[in-house]
Amino acid sequence: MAERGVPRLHSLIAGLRNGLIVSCQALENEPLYGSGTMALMASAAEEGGAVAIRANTPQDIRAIKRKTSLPVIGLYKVRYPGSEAFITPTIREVREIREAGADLIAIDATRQIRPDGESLEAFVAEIRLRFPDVVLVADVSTFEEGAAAMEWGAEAVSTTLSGYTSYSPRQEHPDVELVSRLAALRHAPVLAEGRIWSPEQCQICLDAGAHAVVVGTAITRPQEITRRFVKSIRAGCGK
Ligand SMILES: CC(=O)N[C@H](C=O)[C@@H](O)[C@H](O)[C@H](O)COP(=O)(O)O
Repeated sequence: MAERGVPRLHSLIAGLRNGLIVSCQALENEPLYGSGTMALMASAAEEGGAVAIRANTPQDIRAIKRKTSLPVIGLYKVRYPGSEAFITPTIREVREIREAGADLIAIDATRQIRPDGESLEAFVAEIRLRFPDVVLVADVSTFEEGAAAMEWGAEAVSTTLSGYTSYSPRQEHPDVELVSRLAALRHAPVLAEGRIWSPEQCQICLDAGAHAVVVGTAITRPQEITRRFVKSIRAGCGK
């Protein structure tokens, strides 16, 4: 642990406690695509009291680090042929987002197929060898993956991919049960992430033992927020 800078790690993780992490992401096909926009989103999140930002791509991370003083959980979504894992799937993406200034790095820690058939264990070993100071967030989809991530030493585990692998339960709501089971292991901080749409759901996740909550779409994807309003109005819920 010493080589990872224990005091820095502790203050980084402690600073997230019971807080809201806002995921500011827009892919190329989304209306708000662009690093400038994501930096403005992050700035608004900071003004609103977010404790950290989760961001995709080196460009966005750089822009956000310039505009805010918040820690950034960086990731880099890249889809390699034949690979199911797409969140920071290889050492190349780890290097790039590290150089861009990510304070924590989120990786796919599921048992999905990885680029070139590399095992998760080999990938993590390479990260630790090349970048001993890196603080890793393991994005998982099941209890087994989360428990395994705690065993291999992930500094935090996030429920990001629950509902997004072929073998995890599809749900409309956040996977509170997964949060609760992983938190009960008391081995590494658990971030509740995925489909959180309300402050009440945030509280439920924190009560279930989450160290912090990550909210993306409900805050930073206005097209989806609009869609929910429209759907609700069309269903006559406004009457
Ligand atoms: C599955 C996947 O690719 N999740 C991504 C991970 O970084 C993001 O697209 C999500 O927005 C993020 O996890 C936050 O979740 P939600 O937007 O549901 O609050």
